[in-house]
Amino acid sequence: MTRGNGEPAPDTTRWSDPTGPVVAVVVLTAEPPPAHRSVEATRIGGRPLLDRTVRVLHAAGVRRVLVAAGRRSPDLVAGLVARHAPPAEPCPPPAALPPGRYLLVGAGAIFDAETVRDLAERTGVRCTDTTLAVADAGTAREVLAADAPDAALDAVAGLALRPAAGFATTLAGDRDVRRVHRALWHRYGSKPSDGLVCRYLNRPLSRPVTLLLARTGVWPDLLSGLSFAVAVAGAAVIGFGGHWWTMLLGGVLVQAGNALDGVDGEVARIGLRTSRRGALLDTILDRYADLAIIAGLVLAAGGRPVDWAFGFAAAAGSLLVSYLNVLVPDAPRRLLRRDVRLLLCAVAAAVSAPLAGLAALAVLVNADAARVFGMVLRRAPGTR
Ligand SMILES: Nc1ccn([C@@H]2O[C@H](COP(=O)(O)OP(=O)(O)O[C@@H]3[C@@H](O)[C@H](O)[C@@H](O)[C@H](O)[C@@H]3O)[C@@H](O)[C@H]2O)c(=O)n1
Ligand SMILES: O=P([O-])([O-])O[C@@H]1[C@@H](O)[C@H](O)[C@@H](O)[C@H](O)[C@@H]1O
Repeated sequence: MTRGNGEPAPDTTRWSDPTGPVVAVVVLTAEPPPAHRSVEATRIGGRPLLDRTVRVLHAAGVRRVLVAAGRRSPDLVAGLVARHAPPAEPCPPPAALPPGRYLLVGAGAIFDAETVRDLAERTGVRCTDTTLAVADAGTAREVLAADAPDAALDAVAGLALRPAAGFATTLAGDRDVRRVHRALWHRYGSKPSDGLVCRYLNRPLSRPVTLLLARTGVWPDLLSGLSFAVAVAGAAVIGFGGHWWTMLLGGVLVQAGNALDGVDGEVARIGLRTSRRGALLDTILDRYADLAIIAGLVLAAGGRPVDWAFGFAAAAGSLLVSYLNVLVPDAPRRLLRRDVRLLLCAVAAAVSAPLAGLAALAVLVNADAARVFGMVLRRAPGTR
């Protein structure tokens, strides 16, 4: 069976097509209505969508990314490729496309690298959740030569596939950003390592802040500094306030800093802007904030030797728990994660029971550290 252009129709029954790496072609959509931003220029997580698309394609291992003008001007593509996208190039005329496999991408498609990898090992398939299709050169030429390439792209014949992994949706214009951010938060907002307090209290608190900030393009590192400042402000109010209401206020600030500490990561993941630098900054500031909060409780308790003794035990145990969470990441029932510890400190302050809070924290974190240490000791020699 052949196509109209004589090329063999894609064999959609073959799941692995040995015809080499796929070349991605991002097809720009129609001109936006007046006073609307084009789909490819709409910011998702603070980054123009075309920039995000090309980054994800490269992250998925696609070596070559072409941008096709569709019904837009070729000059626009040249400007976009030069100004926005990381390594990409204007698509040559359809007839000049060499044989091979092409990943046809609608400019409004939003997806991640897992989705691309899930599709790119096949030919003649298209994603059911967004405009992504892997086709042969003949299909690619037909789509790009069509009067309405984005419409033709949606109609690409082939096996409709819901990718087994990954995320996929389509931006339906620049007024659709809020929905996309909500979908991205749902997929990337939380982390598998989130504790109970984090999952059921802090993430629901940080989500609206993240959705508010996501499209601003605010730097995640700045948000790390902000949550650190709120937590340290809470520690200072607890330590130096001297009244029941300042203790309550300090407790509220500590818990607010606890919840806000998730915003930097959520914004970073939505905007594809996570970094090793940010991860280190986040965890280092958390350690200092933890110590400041414990010091605040010691001062609020009166700063006596017994207060400092429990404070020291609580601080050492908290640092040890964080350290063990990195050294022994597979420890089961990691109960005393930072979300739980900070909530305990916040409640102790709010009810004006700083010494009781310090004593409870000191016992719990050191018991948890001993539990993890004992678990490692019971493991077979030579395993971590
Ligand atoms: N400037 C930054 C900051 C972060 N990242 C990336 O994000 C993760 C951190 O993810 P997240 O901020 O979502 O969660 P975190 O590990 O900070 O854990 C907090 C707890 O500390 C807090 O107590 C709790 O209440 C809160 O809900 C979170 O669980 C980082 O590793 C980086 O990958 C970045 O790139 N740049
Ligand atoms: O919960 P915990 O393990 O004590 O401390 C955590 C660190 O281990 C993690 O690296 C960091 O990203 C979190 O914000 C939190 O600081």
